[in-house]
Amino acid sequence: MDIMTNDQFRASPGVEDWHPAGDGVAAQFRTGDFATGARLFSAIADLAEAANHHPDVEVTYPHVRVSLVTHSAGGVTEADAALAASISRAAHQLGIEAESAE
Ligand SMILES: C[C@H](O)[C@H](O)[C@H]1CNC2=NC(N)=NC(=O)C2=N1
Repeated sequence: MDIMTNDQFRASPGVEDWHPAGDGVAAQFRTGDFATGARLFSAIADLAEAANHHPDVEVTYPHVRVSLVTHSAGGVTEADAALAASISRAAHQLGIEAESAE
């Protein structure tokens, strides 16, 4: 799978929550409490398994931080853009908004 440029990634639908981070992209979601973070993580896990494409996820009390890269390509690909959009959609459906990472 071909690596996308940052502009190509930003042109993908539904990735407004996401920003470049190292070789990949990342988003931080303001969950407000750990139980909500666990629910978001569970939704992310289901999406990742369905896509066979897996993010790194950090669950803390107020936030869930997600980073995505296609390990086999060493950069951001369409698989990351698609999963990023589906993670954002799942977060929004849970009433969870993204924030800029501190
Ligand atoms: C064998 C399995 O399909 C591969 O290891 C998949 C699993 N999930 C993956 N996730 C991510 N982020 N990048 C990959 O290259 C990748 N490869």
